[in-house]
Order: sequence, then structure tokens, then C-alpha cells
Amino acid sequence: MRLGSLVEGLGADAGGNADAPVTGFAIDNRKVAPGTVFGAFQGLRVNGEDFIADAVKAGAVAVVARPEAKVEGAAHIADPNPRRLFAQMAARFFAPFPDVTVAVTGTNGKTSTVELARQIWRMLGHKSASIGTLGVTTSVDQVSTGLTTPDIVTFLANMSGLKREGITHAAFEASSHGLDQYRTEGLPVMAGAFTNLSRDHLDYHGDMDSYFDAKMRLFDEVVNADGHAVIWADDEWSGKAIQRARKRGLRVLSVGVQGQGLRLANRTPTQLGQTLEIEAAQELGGQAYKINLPLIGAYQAANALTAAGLVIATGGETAKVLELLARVQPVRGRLERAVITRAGAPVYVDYAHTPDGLRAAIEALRPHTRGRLITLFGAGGDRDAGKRPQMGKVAADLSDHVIVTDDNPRSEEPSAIRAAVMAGAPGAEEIGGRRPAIAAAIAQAGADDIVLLAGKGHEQGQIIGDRVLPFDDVTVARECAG
Ligand SMILES: CC(=O)N[C@H]1[C@@H](OP(=O)(O)OP(=O)(O)OC[C@H]2O[C@@H](n3ccc(=O)[nH]c3=O)[C@H](O)[C@@H]2O)O[C@H](CO)[C@@H](O)[C@@H]1O[C@H](C)C(=O)N[C@@H](C)C(=O)N[C@H](CCC(=O)O)C(=O)O
Ligand SMILES: Nc1ncnc2c1ncn2[C@@H]1O[C@H](COP(=O)(O)OP(=O)(O)OP(=O)(O)O)[C@@H](O)[C@H]1O
Ligand SMILES: N[C@H](CCC[C@H](N)C(=O)O)C(=O)O
Ligand SMILES: [Mg+2]
Repeated sequence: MRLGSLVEGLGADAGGNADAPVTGFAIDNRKVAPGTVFGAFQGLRVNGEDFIADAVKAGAVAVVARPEAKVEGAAHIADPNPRRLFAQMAARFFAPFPDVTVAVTGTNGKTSTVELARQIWRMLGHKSASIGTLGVTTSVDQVSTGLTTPDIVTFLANMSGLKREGITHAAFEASSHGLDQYRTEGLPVMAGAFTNLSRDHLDYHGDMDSYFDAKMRLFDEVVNADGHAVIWADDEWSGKAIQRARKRGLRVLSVGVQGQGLRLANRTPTQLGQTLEIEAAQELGGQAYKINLPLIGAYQAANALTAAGLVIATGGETAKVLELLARVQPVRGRLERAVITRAGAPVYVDYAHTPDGLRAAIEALRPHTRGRLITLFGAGGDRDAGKRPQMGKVAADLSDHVIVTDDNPRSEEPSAIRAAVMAGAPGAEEIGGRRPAIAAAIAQAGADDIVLLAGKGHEQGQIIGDRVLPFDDVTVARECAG
């Protein structure tokens, strides 16, 4: 492709280089090869503009950067918002993409929702994929990318690769960082979903309103103008999310107890799942359904309904889609039953790593607990510190016993993180080191008790300093119980 055709109509200018052939895109100068378009962005750690000269030396044909950046020896494609322009150009380069793509944002539930949407599409006979915290998942493969929302080049390259593999339907997670940094843009997005908003990542966003605004870029700019917004209706922020979607002119499908598209009329926990009574709006057929969802917990019902909403919004037939909810498979690391201890206590692994996530996970298990609910968790280092005591408080208020331990301390002192969590959970037991903590939790659980290991879910490592030590809650729980 030629540079000129990649910028045409985007309000940018290729200078005299319109005919130059483009061979690839990169946002890291170390990945530049001859013919690459380099995106030079101001980051939090370093300024990408400092690497422009190196990128040109490595063969960059053009540099997308702010007008004030200094570019010599390659075309300077200037824009005050270079990340956005870069995404639009890269999307032209990497097109085509799967025919149907949808995105999910929200503090909790993104991974679960994209994964459930992928499963429903598959059961409908589509070749489907999801991209997010679990990596790139298809029915035959799962490849990790390291971040929830990969960088824009990886993202578009993955989407394009999925299309080449014959994938027609893809759902991806749009994290607030990803939206703020334009990491998932440029391609057509038929529908966007909002799951909920609660405290997380305030180290990055500053306050809840800015955090919400970052997420709302999904409806303001990323979803196609004639697309749908699927909104979980029972969150404190749902009303505002609906307003934002309407303001853009998106078609809103709300789901939940207060949902107007799919109304959750009743929800009854059963031993292995829950029964959902769902009433579809007139425009979705107006029928009532009774579905046995094989997943426990109100939060999983919320994510399943949101996923169903996305599939329906993009053409799925309501009755068929809702009936398929009875056949979904558990999502890795989300209320996953790892083992039953010798004493007879089930041990669950869950990815709850925010105050609201912990509440959701504990509340999911409470109806299944005859004895005590023992909650073990920690808080991640180099992440929002304000959530630590709040997580402590939620766990202490809702559990019968709490063990505070470590969860990816990263560059921080583990004992200082634990102390911050303990400040919200007086009476909790503190055990440094996740393995001894898990062993202690399992040792003290009686026949009627339940153990919840929260925070790491599917993760395969404990990040200490800049080392990743192999660690898997499910495996460790089995070893400690064996
Ligand atoms: C805070 C944050 O989101 N940082 C991400 C972001 O960094 P940044 O734009 O601030 O970049 P920077 O490191 O300052 O560098 C600036 C620019 O210079 C470039 N560079 C840098 C060095 C060099 O030698 N050459 C070079 O060209 C970089 O590629 C970048 O474009 O862009 C980088 C490149 O894509 C990411 O690696 C980095 O993720 C860091 C590692 C990270 O930890 N991110 C986490 C917080 C994150 O994004 N998490 C969310 C999950 C949220 C959730 O769902 O809960 C996620 O979506 O995964
Ligand atoms: N709808 C929900 N409401 C409240 N809590 C939820 C909801 N969905 C998931 N959770 C909690 O959040 C945890 C993470 O879920 P999931 O991985 O689906 O979210 P995510 O938004 O992808 O998270 P991340 O920000 O890490 O990518 C779950 O293990 C559960 O404890
Ligand atoms: N996407 C989240 C995951 C947190 C998982 C938890 N185990 C931690 O390390 O804090 C984040 O990057 O903040
Ligand atoms: Mg996720």
C-alpha cells in the first residue's frame, strides 16, 4: 500500500511521499523496519518523540506525531491527536477484519462477557473469537498477549489474522487504558457494551468521572454511528451510560432487572447454577423465557445477559440466543472450582481484584455456603493504592474469615501492600507469601465451609519485582488440598 492512500480523507498530508510504499506499522522504534510508519506518542514513562531519529534511521517512511515534533528524513504526518490518526491509518493497512466486531467496557466483567459472546456465536454456527485478558481465543486456540487491551498494532494485526483464519465474529475488551490510548480503534465496531463502573485504576484516571469519560469514548467515538449500545441497567452509572449512548444516536439495548430490552424478572440460585426468568421487549419478540444458566452468582448472570444482548444486537435471534445460555461453559478463573479439600470444603478461584469484584464474588458464593466463607486475597502492586483498604473492608464485612496475602507486588514492598489492605480489615489474618496463605486457608476449612481465593483467576505467575515466578492458584490449591 502507498502512504497517500493511507492518509487520504483523514485530514492529514503525506507531504511529498504519497507514493512511498508502506510495509508495516510500529509504535516502538525497536520494531521499525524499512517502509514502516512509526507512531511517536507521548507516554507516561517516556516520550516516543525522542525515538523519531532512531526510527528514521531504521527505515521509517513516515512518522505520525504532533505538529510540534521534530521529524527529519521521513514524512511528518502531523496531528494534534497522533494516536487517533495512527489507529485510523493502521486500520486501513491491516483491513479486512471479521465482519462483525463488538467491544465491551466496564470495570468488571469484560473478559467474561467477550468470552460468553464468543461461545454463543460459536453455538450459533459462526466462527468466532475473543480478544482480551485471556489473550486471543478461538474454538481451537488461545494465545496470550500480556495486556487486556494490546497495543494498537498488535490489536489490528490480530484482528486481521483472525479474518484470514476465517473468523467472522469477534468480541474484544476495551479497557479504560486502552480507550484512553486509542489502542482499539479504526475498525468498524457494530456494538459496544457497558458492564459497570466502580473503583479501580484511579492512579491513572484521577477520579471516577474521568475514569467514566475514558470508558465512554467507546460510545462517543469507537462504535459505528449506526451501531448498538448494550448496557447493563442495574449499575449506579448505567443511567449516565445510556444517556451518552443516546446522545451519539446509538440504538440502546439495556439488560438487567431494570433492563428495557431483556428484563431479568427473576433469578434463583440452584446448586450448580441459577434459573433466570427473562422478558424480552416487544421489538425483541416480547416473549418470556426461563433459562437454567450453568454458572453461579449474580455477576455471571449479568455478564451472560450482556453477552446475549451483544449477540442479539448484531443479528442473533432472541429465542435461540437465550436458549443457548443453558449451554455455556465456565470462564477460566471466574468462580472456577479448583478442588474439594479432604475435609469436604470446595475451593473457588476468582479474578476479583477490585472492591466491587470482591463483593460480587463473595455474594456469588454465599448462597452455596452452609458453614463459613473464608476469603483469601491481596492487592496488586503499582496499581491504584486507594482500593486496598476498600477491598479489605468488603472482604471483612461479607466473609466469616479473611486472609490477606500477596498478589503481584511488582515493584512495591509486599508487607506495605498487605498493611494497606489490613487497614480496612481489622481482625483479618495476615500471611505473606501466597502459597503458605492458601495452605492455611485450606487447612482451616471444615466440611461445610467454602474457600475463595481471589485476585489471580487464570494468571500463571506471581510478579515480584520485575520477575514473574510461576504461580497458579488452581494448581497450588490442588497441591495444598492433596
Ligand atoms: C499505563 C499504561 O497503560 N501504559 C501502556 C502504554 O504506555 P505509554 O503510552 O505511557 O508508553 P511509554 O512506555 O511511556 O512510551 C511512550 C511511547 O514510546 C515508545 N517507545 C518507548 C521506549 C523505546 O525504547 N522506544 C519507543 O518507541 C512506546 O512504544 C510508546 O509508544 O503503552 C505501552 C505500549 O503499548 C504499554 O506497554 C503500557 O502498558 C503498561 C506496561 C501497563 O502496565 N499497562 C497496564 C496498566 C494496562 O494497560 N492495563 C490495562 C488493564 C486494565 C484493566 O482492564 O483492568 C490493559 O488494557 O491491559
Ligand atoms: N458484572 C460484574 N459485576 C461485578 N463484578 C464482576 C462482574 N463480572 C465480573 N466480576 C468480578 O470481576 C472479576 C473479573 O472479571 P472479568 O475478568 O470478567 O473482568 P474484566 O473486566 O475483564 O477485568 P480486567 O479489568 O482485569 O480485564 C470476576 O472474577 C468477578 O470477581
Ligand atoms: N487488569 C488488572 C488486573 C489485576 C489483577 C491482579 N492480580 C493484580 O495484579 O492487581 C490490572 O492490570 O490492574
Ligand atoms: Mg479482562
